Amino acid sequence: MSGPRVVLVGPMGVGKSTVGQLLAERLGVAYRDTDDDIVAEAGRSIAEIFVDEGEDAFRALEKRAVRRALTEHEGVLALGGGSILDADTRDLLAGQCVLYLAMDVEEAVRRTGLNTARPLLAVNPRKQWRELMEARRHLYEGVATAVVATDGRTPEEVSQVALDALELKEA
Ligand SMILES: Nc1ncnc2c1ncn2[C@@H]1O[C@H](COP(=O)(O)OP(=O)(O)OP(=O)(O)O)[C@@H](O)[C@H]1O
Ligand SMILES: O=C(O)C1=C[C@@H](O)[C@@H](O)[C@H](O)C1
Ligand SMILES: [Mg+2]
Repeated sequence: MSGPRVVLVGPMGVGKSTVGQLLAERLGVAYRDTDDDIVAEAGRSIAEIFVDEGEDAFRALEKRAVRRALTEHEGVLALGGGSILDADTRDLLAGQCVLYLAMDVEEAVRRTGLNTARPLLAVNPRKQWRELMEARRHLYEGVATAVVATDGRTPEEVSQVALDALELKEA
């Protein structure tokens, strides 16, 4: 089946961009991120889209961006943290090489802090993150070919564990 070499899923701040770019380098392919595609197309930040149009409108843009990237991109692709909420998107991920990057709540708070660029974590990030993960954990696990815990590992270590888990060879 054609499609990206690796699709990265996981919650905000888990390291999809950092590890995704490392994996792309090591595999000798390009890196792409659907959040960046949405921002480029809309000409606004994700926080602005949430505020101006609401989450539902953002999810509609996201669904389209993910479908397009899964068709067009053959390298490493990071999906927005909430893209797996959509059942059609989860169907599209069946048969793809999907890496779920995981972490616990304390690590999440350390990494994302109070960064307002992530609108879903803008208020009480620890509680918000727990609730998001309760709703999403099984969805991430359901689409995953492999799950890699990122806690206590450097991005380089995470990328090595991921290559091993997915049985991918470096370029
Ligand atoms: N394995 C790691 N150990 C420690 N810090 C990390 C690790 N991976 C990423 N980070 C740091 O955590 C923060 C979030 O990483 P990154 O932006 O790659 O996550 P993301 O999943 O792409 O988040 P987003 O939801 O914004 O797309 C960054 O400051 C990054 O440097
Ligand atoms: O987990 C989420 O719902 C989100 C994650 C980010 O990647 C962005 O797509 C946006 O901030 C929403
Ligand atoms: Mg990212």
